[in-house]
Amino acid sequence: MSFLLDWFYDALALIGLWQKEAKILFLGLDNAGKTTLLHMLTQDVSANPADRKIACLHVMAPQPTQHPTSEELRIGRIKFKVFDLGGHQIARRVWRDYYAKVDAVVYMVDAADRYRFAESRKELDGLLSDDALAGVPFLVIGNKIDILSAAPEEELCHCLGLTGTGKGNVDLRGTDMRPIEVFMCSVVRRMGYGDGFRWMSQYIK
Ligand SMILES: Nc1nc2c(ncn2[C@@H]2O[C@H](COP(=O)(O)OP(=O)(O)OP(=O)(O)O)[C@@H](O)[C@H]2O)c(=O)[nH]1
Ligand SMILES: [Mg+2]
Repeated sequence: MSFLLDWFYDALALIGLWQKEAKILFLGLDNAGKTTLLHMLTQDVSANPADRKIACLHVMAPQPTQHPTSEELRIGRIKFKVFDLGGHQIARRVWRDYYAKVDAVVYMVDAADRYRFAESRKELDGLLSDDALAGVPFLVIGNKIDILSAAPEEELCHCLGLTGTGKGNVDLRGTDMRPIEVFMCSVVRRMGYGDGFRWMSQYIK
């Protein structure tokens, strides 16, 4: 079935329809799961299903990201160039260098690490108030819900000071509201992030 979809999107791309290109930043504190998500997405959208490595179905433990990396992937009709930036204190200093022409930000939070919610909120507030990112859609991912003690969506939203923008059911056209929404997920269980990316895709012009 998925090869039919691939063929369909390839055909549309060939005739120049339905093709968008987007620059996406993966931001968030260290240990949130950004690199793990990027690996999963790379596997999920691999053009040839035979290339999907069984190894990636297992829980991966990547090293903390020291240097920004980027990957190109395609989800539906959108080609993404994703930049995975390290989340530890020193790595955060280079986030600003990547703000130019960003189409969306994926901001990841470890939902099981309540001790760091305040720190995560501070960084998120900094991004949301940065003029260079004004109006840019934010997909906030509450990751690691496979951990029993992880905060539920309402608690995470409260701690991050977010109220959401209607999960795509609210028409934001003609308003000055920035699309921002929280989606809970478990990257290692491949749960939840697909809905988040579908939500985000509709706001990429
Ligand atoms: N339980 C659980 N662990 C996860 C999940 N996603 C990622 N992890 C783990 O969280 C740890 C950090 O993941 P990374 O992807 O390296 O985090 P990062 O956000 O890229 O961190 P930096 O590169 O330091 O900014 C790793 O041990 C992952 O295996 C998840 O959905 N559930
Ligand atoms: Mg990383």
